[in-house]
Amino acid sequence: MGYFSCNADSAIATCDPYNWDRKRRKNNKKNTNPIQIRHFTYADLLTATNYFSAESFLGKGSHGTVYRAILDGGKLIAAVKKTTHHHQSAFNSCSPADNEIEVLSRVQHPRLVNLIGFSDTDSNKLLVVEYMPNDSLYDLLHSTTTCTSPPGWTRRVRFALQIAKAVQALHSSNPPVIHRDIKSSNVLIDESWNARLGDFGLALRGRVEDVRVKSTPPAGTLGYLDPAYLAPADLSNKSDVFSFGILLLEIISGRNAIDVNYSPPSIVDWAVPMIKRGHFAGICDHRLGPPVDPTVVRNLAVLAAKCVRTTVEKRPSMAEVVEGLKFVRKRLHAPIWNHLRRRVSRVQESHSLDVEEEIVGVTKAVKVGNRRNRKVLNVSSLAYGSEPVGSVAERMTRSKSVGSLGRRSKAGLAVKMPAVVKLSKSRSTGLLYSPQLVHYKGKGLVLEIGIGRDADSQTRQNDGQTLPRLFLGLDLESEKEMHEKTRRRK
Ligand SMILES: Nc1ncnc2c1ncn2[C@@H]1O[C@H](COP(=O)(O)OP(=O)(O)OP(=O)(O)O)[C@@H](O)[C@H]1O
Repeated sequence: MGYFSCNADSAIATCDPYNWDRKRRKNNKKNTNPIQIRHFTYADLLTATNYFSAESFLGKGSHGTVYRAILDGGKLIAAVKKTTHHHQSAFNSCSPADNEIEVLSRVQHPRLVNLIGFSDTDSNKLLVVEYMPNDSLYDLLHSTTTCTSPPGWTRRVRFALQIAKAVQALHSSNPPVIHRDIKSSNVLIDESWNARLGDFGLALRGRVEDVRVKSTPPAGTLGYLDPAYLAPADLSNKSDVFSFGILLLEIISGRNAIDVNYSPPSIVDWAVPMIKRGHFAGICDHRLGPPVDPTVVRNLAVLAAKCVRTTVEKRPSMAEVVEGLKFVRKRLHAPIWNHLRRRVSRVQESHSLDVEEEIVGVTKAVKVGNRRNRKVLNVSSLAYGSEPVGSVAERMTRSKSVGSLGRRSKAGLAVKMPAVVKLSKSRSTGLLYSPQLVHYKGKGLVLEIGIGRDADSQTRQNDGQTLPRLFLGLDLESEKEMHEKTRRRK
């Protein structure tokens, strides 16, 4: 590429095809701050890595070896990637190292393994990137050493969201960057235990209609590679979404993308049928205890299944994936609601699950509320974090009447209101839209929620025990009477 012979910034600017177009260059200059990329001499890096000693060795990838480097008199610890040969293809004049420099010198983000600088010699191209001291996500998920326990659900959701944000940042940069090699071994963990996306050797910067993007042959890692990406023209952001979906399935299950110890060995063929059947426990990492809130796994699994859909157009964008994961994170951090939801989801398990509908993205309109307030809830817009339409938990989540429960009863359930809840019609119609009763059996209490008057007995039989019964009801009839009385009084 010929840009190593002069100053890094101007050289990269010259070789970037985006700078060949004057109009674009003008616009780009307005929007971006130049990223300061340092140029190191080979001697600097030799000293910094103690002559690429075994003690500095961090790992080996398909394009070279990585060493730990101590720079700036000990003030900066970095990782030096040493590529042993200029791996160039007939289609792409860039080696992976050139490519990584080209992409990372234009995109920086806190969730990426950012470029610090580079150095080149006749035989070696050296990349200096941020040092990640806590291994890769692959190591964390698949490590067999007993001293490290696998990450818990909170950490897994956090990692998934951080990676999703990194990919979203790439897709929304100008011009967009498609990573093409999203996988757990390319996710490194920094000193604050944040996930960072690295290895931009295969990344493509440009729009899908650009000649360079259109003429670059498909590439990626088997098991993560989008099956719809068969020719250069098939490339889109959604190929990254597919790979992210595989990574998400790996995060949930703790199994490899391709693993012959499982039947079927492909994670998609193994997980998606179970997700469609609503058998979420089947895909959970068996080394972890049951998740705090089973709906967390359900939402993660449905989101992953959407990302790996065969039809490219039906896959969500990375921005939607980020929103979905933020929703899951919220559920993880809602302790009181989780308590109730956990109980309700047990009831829900007895209902047939229709997750298939959610995954194939059938758009089903559910009309809620009166004519003026009618909300049309689109199943696909509820997608992340929603329960299957009509499921008990969905109704519970939306129920403001349950949300008004405040204090804790002896039975450990928050209770503050009389047995029949008076709600104004406009608030309630969108909440409980089925007269069907929702039952909850707590330790010392049976809670029933439904529409109608409470004319039932105040106890319930549960496993041979007589338990006090609490009925939270939306009594539309008494509501009507009340309105009538007020009107007459006026
Ligand atoms: N910035 C870094 N900080 C610390 N260790 C790193 C860093 N980058 C890479 N490593 C280590 O070096 C190993 C090799 O990394 P590299 O990116 O070259 O290959 P890979 O991603 O493992 O495989 P492939 O090249 O096939 O994608 C990694 O597994 C990791 O352990």
